[in-house]
Amino acid sequence: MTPQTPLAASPPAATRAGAASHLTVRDVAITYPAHAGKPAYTAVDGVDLQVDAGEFVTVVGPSGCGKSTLLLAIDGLVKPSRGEIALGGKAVTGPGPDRAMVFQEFGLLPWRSVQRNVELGMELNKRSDREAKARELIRLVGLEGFERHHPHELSGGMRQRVGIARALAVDPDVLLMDEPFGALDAQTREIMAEELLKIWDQRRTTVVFVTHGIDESIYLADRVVVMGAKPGRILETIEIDLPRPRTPDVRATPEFQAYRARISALLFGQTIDERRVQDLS
Ligand SMILES: Nc1ncnc2c1ncn2[C@@H]1O[C@H](COP(=O)(O)OP(=O)(O)OP(=O)(O)O)[C@@H](O)[C@H]1O
Repeated sequence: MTPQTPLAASPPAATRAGAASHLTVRDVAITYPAHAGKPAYTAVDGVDLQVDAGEFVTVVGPSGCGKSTLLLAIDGLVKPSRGEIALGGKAVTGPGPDRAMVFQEFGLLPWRSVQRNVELGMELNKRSDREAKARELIRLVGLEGFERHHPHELSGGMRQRVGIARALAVDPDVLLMDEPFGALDAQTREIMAEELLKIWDQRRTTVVFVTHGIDESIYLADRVVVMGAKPGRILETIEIDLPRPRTPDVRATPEFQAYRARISALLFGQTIDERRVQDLS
């Protein structure tokens, strides 16, 4: 980043200790304009977030609190009505090859093979080594041997692996993931979380990952951003101090459970244990 830019001069307290901020969201508000007889709606307001290069940040919050809106704004598809978003010190003014989005619905082209779906972004960038690069990424996401398959011949988890490979193919500085495992069954979802961490461990791409799942948000993250609704805002950012590489048994540790209780308390105003006691009484 360029230290002389105004965004780089944001308060050091908002940055993780010892690391330069890579992605900066500063005092962002996003209002959807009135349309079709519906009034204007402020989806998020006063959002400040700084993400370091190589950091894995998850965003958790109730439905409608503006998680996707925030992600779309970082991607440059939605314009903030106030505030600034910058990547590497450069203001985000629209979509760019430095960011790639992975959606819940996979977004694959059904008529294209796995190989050709992964090549898609590289075609747009006119990369000449796209065939070899796509093969390498297909191997990375564990789909070697499925290059010629079409999306309808794959399971949900496999389709999402293709989506991840396709996003990584453009070598993004930031990978934006909007509930990428939301359409998968619980078991596949856990497997995919582990797979994603393995991929991230190898490439250390900066990730902003939106989820409804508290456990998923903790398991994956260096930091969890907890959002509240009406208007969408950040309630708290929680540093996750759990060892990496993470393995599923970490979920049973007291530390993990303490994070879960803290996030639940923020989201629901009370801890899961407190609610259990109330339910039983
Ligand atoms: N294009 C739009 N026009 C008007 N309002 C919108 C538009 N897109 C989203 N909204 C509203 O903005 C708010 C935030 O929506 P958003 O999809 O960002 O929330 P979310 O936290 O991602 O929700 P979910 O978890 O259910 O996906 C919602 O109240 C939604 O109705």
